[in-house]
Amino acid sequence: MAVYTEVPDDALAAFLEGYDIGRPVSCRGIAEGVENSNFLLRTTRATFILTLYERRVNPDELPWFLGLMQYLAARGLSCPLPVADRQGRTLRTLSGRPAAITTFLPGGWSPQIDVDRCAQVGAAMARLHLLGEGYVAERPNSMGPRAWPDLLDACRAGGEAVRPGLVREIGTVLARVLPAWPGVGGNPTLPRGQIHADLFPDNVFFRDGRLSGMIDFYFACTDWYAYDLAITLNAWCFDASQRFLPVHATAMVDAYRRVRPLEAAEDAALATLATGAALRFTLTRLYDWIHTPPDALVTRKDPLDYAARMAFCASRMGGPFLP
Ligand SMILES: Nc1ncnc2c1ncn2[C@@H]1O[C@H](COP(=O)(O)OP(=O)(O)O)[C@@H](O)[C@H]1O
Ligand SMILES: N[C@@H](CCOP(=O)(O)O)C(=O)O
Repeated sequence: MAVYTEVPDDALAAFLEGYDIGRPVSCRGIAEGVENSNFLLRTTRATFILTLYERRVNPDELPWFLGLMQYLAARGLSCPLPVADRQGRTLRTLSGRPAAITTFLPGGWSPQIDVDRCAQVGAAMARLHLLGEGYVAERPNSMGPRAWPDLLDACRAGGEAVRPGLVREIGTVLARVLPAWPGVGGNPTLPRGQIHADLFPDNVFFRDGRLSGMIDFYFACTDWYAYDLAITLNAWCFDASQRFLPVHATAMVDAYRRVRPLEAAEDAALATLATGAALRFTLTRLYDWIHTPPDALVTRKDPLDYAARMAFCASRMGGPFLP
């Protein structure tokens, strides 16, 4: 469960007076998510999501995230739309935390991952990339390659207890990935723009088997489009035993290509990008595994699942990622 900050009823009522969205009927913490405190807020008018920003979100960057969601929603992407208060502000403060209200997206995430859903996610991601093109403000990827060495250092002491040899294994992959990264040294750069960067199954909603929207844009950033594809391939195209699912992956990439064709350099970089993507989530999961207090109201995610994916992706470096 991810509710880090409680919201007393009187504070909520005072907060909502600043909006024209009706009076509160109920507000309950949502038992999913990792990063922020989320509440399902019902008012006399409609249902909303109330988010209090915690942990990895830099408050100074919140206008960028909220602006991106507004921009994409206005262009037809099904994503949460930040709700403005009576003074036109989408970012407020509640219980001492930065807070925002967004529209509620119907549907729900699907634990069932099949080839068709992978294809739908690939197409939707490509649409997101194209729709984001006019949003010119850039946000560097705070979880990109420059962040990885420090994250690894912060995991050195506790990482060995998670699995002996894990820290060394991550360090070896890191040493291969960093010099191979697009744009580093003489490596070609790739097409770039606004990416979601966390398009995991729990951030994609389906309704009657059709993709109905995507949520959780708080890792979104300006980076290689193909890196988003790599993150999403890793998140969707492995089974519970961490075996790669080539048919799922091919369906996702083919559907992506039909909306936004990939350049040859993007295809060539995919294995490196997938290795970096798996490394990034291995590191953040390992960091959280080590540093989250045992009584925290959050379900930690297993870093070893991602370490296995990282090893697979690294074995593909230097060659094609897809069969
Ligand atoms: N706009 C939304 N519409 C419907 N449900 C939402 C919305 N935003 C968040 N949720 C619900 O809250 C949960 C956690 O949201 P998420 O943004 O993934 O949290 P976190 O940033 O903490 O990881 C989601 O799994 C979903 O159930
Ligand atoms: N998707 C990341 C963790 C971030 O959590 P989310 O609930 O915001 O998607 C992971 O699986 O490690």
